[in-house]
Amino acid sequence: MNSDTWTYLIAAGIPAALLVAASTVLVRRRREDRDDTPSTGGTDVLTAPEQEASSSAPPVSPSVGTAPDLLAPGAGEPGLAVPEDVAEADLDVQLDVPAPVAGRFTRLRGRLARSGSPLGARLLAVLSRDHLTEDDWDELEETLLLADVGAGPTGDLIEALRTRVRVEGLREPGAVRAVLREQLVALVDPTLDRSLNLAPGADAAGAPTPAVVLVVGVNGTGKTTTVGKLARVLVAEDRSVVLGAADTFRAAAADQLETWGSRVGVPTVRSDRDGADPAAVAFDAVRTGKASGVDVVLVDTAGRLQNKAGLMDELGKITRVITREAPLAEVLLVLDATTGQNGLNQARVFGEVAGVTGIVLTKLDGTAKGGIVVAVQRELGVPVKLVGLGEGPDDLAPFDAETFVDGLLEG
Ligand SMILES: Nc1nc2c(ncn2[C@@H]2O[C@H](COP(=O)(O)OP(=O)(O)OP(=O)(O)O)[C@@H](O)[C@H]2O)c(=O)[nH]1
Repeated sequence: MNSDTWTYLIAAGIPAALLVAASTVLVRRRREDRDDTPSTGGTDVLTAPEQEASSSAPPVSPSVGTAPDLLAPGAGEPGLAVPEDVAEADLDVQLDVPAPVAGRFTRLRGRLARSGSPLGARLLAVLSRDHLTEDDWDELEETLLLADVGAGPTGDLIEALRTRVRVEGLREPGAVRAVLREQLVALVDPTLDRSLNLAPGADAAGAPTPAVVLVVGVNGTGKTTTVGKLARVLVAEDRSVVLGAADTFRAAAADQLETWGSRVGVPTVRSDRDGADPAAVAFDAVRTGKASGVDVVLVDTAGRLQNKAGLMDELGKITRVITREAPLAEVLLVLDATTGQNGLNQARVFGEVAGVTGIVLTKLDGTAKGGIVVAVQRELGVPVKLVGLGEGPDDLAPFDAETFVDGLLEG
């Protein structure tokens, strides 16, 4: 074991040990709540002390109290602050019941078409004209490019449509629509595996580990919100979760995450100090999740895109530290669908730096440029797995090519 590892074990292990006890009870309580409604609720919020990667942390007592002790005001080891109101709130706060996940995209897909001038409607308007001229084909091409589909995929789609229209002599609107739908679905690619990998892992010693999901992306894209919404998705699917607030750059991010978690009884591992080492918090979160036997650990990050080297350093360190404890199951890149080419540039950088395994496209409710789905998949070679379709807590849906295209064509 090298000195780096010891540093993390000492610095992060102490609060983790305390949190493990508490979160084990909380996870168990969550399961009991599910089996035994009506629930007495419980905020199930955990706060961690500062978790700096420093060997100067106070020595830990092996006889640390159990979770109820930790939740009692003023109890616990030095530095482990659990506010009084948390313990009190535990008695009277009702947990949210997240909306079911199945069918969410279908329910929310109307929001795709509502914004701006919908892509599908514009394409259909041109394709339904009698005798398509070269100008019409140019207009189709421009429409696709303006919707951020990207030059390559646009060329492919125009080519495929031209062939079908010529060969089949399409005229009738229903037939035109069917062919457009077919071609758009092919472009979005229904064959990609869009499921989240949430299979448990194993550490170097062969011990079971939770599925660790690292969430990366530029600030403002909706990362923290997405982690919160995703926690609700997982809770709705009966999985136990621990959140890691490794976005230590923005002061309110940890509070925001904790609030999301507390609404569904999911504990958050955090540091109370701005600018704390995000890798130490991520490490703690994974240790806590691992020791308490939860299914999934979701780690939020800051991911400021100050420069590629800085980003590489920060995410590289987080990844290295996490993988000492557990393999990464997913690295999800959160992209704001309204940012067009800028979003694609971000995707490129994160793709190189972070080994992205899936994309979450947020704010699809706020743009007519749904074509970004196609462009970003081509750019990174990884599928869009989830989409954000609003600011509501359950406005995150698993992505599906056919539902998406139907949403575009509904407009
Ligand atoms: N309309 C809409 N708004 C969204 C969606 N997802 C996130 N937002 C909003 O985007 C804003 C930024 O979200 P955050 O989660 O704070 O963004 P972040 O990437 O974590 O930002 P930092 O913590 O600064 O890194 C918030 O106002 C969210 O409500 C979405 O799918 N649709």
